[in-house]
Amino acid sequence: MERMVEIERFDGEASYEATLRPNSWDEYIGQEKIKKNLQVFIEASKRREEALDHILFFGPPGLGKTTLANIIATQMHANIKTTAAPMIEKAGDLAALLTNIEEGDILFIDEIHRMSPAIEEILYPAMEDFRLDIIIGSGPAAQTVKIDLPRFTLIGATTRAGMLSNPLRERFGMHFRMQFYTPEELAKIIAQAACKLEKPAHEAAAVEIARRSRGTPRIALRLLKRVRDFSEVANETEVTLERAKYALDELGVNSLGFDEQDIQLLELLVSAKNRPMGLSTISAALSEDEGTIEDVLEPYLIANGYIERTARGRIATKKSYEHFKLAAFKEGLFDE
Ligand SMILES: Nc1ncnc2c1ncn2[C@@H]1O[C@H](COP(=O)(O)OP(=O)(O)OP(=O)(O)O)[C@@H](O)[C@H]1O
Ligand SMILES: [Mg+2]
Repeated sequence: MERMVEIERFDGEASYEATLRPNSWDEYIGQEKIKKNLQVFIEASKRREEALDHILFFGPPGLGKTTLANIIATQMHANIKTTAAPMIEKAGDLAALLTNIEEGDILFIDEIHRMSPAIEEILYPAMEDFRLDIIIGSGPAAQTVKIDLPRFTLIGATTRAGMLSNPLRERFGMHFRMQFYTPEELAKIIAQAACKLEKPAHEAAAVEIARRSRGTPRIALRLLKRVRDFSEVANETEVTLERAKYALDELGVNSLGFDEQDIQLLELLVSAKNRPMGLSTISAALSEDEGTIEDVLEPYLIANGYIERTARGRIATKKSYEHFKLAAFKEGLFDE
C-alpha cells in the first residue's frame, strides 16, 4: 500500500506542487522568524545592490525549503538555478553551473549534505572569493586555472545539518532551521490551496486535515488533494468536515497524523519497556535505513514529545505509553 504520509525526497516534479507553491511572502504561511530575518537581509542587500549572503536551510522534508529559495529569488529579482548535490558528480559539472551564472543569481543546491568531498573543495573558493580553481592535467604537468566568478548567492538545503562538513557549513552566512507547522498554520495553507484548486474547504475541514498532516505542508497538500477527490465524486462544490473525516478515515490516516511506520516505531520503543534502543536495532526491526529514520520519522515524533533521543538510544515517552495505553504503563514503569 502507498504510504499516505510519505514524504518525497525530491520535489518539484509533482505538477500540483508547482501550482500550489506560494511565490510571495503573503502566501508563505508560518516560519515567522525566518521570514522576518530574510526580509531584512533581502532589503539590506538590495539597498547595497549586493548579492545576498549564502544561505543554508535545514530541517525535515516537505517543510518549505525549496519554496523559500524560490521566494527569495523572486524578491531579489534574481534568476535561480536549481540542482541537487547527487547530480553534481564531477568537478566539471559544478564548473559548468558556476560559469553559467550571472551577477546576483541564485544557485540552489538541494540535499547539499550529499556533496562529494572533491566537489566541496571546489565550492569553497567559489563561495568565499567567487573564484573557481580548476586543475587541468595531472602529475607534474598539472596546472591550476583560476576563473573569476560573478557574485552569486548559494542557497543550500539539507535534511541533515549534522552531516555537513564544518568548513562547508561555516561558509554559509545565514543558517535557518525549519520548524514543523502548527495545526493552525497548516489549516491556513490548506484553505489557501483549496481555493487555488477551486474547491474551497470549510474551516473545520481544513483544521481536520491539518491535524493529521504531521506538521508538514507537503503532507497537508497531498491529503487535501485526496479529500478533494472524494468531494468531487460526491458532487460537492466545497470540502466539508464530514467528507474530510470520511475520506481521511478511508485513506487510513491516523487522527494524530501517524502513519504505519510511525506506529511501528512507537510500538517498538514502547515494547522495549523504557530501555533505550539503538538506531541500528530500530533500523533492522523496521527494515528501514537509518538515515530515513533519523531525518523523516524521528523529527516529528521528537518535536511532539513522543520519543526522546538519549546518548544510549531512543526511548518512548510517557505520552507514547499513554497513547498506546500499554500494560507496561500500568505496571508502573513511570513514577509520576
Ligand atoms: N509556508 C508555506 N506556506 C504555504 N505552502 C507551503 C509552505 N511551505 C511549503 N508549502 C507547500 O508545501 C510543498 C512542499 O514544500 P517544499 O517543496 O518547499 O518543501 P522542502 O522543504 O523543499 O522539501 P524537501 O526537503 O523534500 O525538498 C510546496 O509545494 C508548497 O506549496
Ligand atoms: Mg525541496
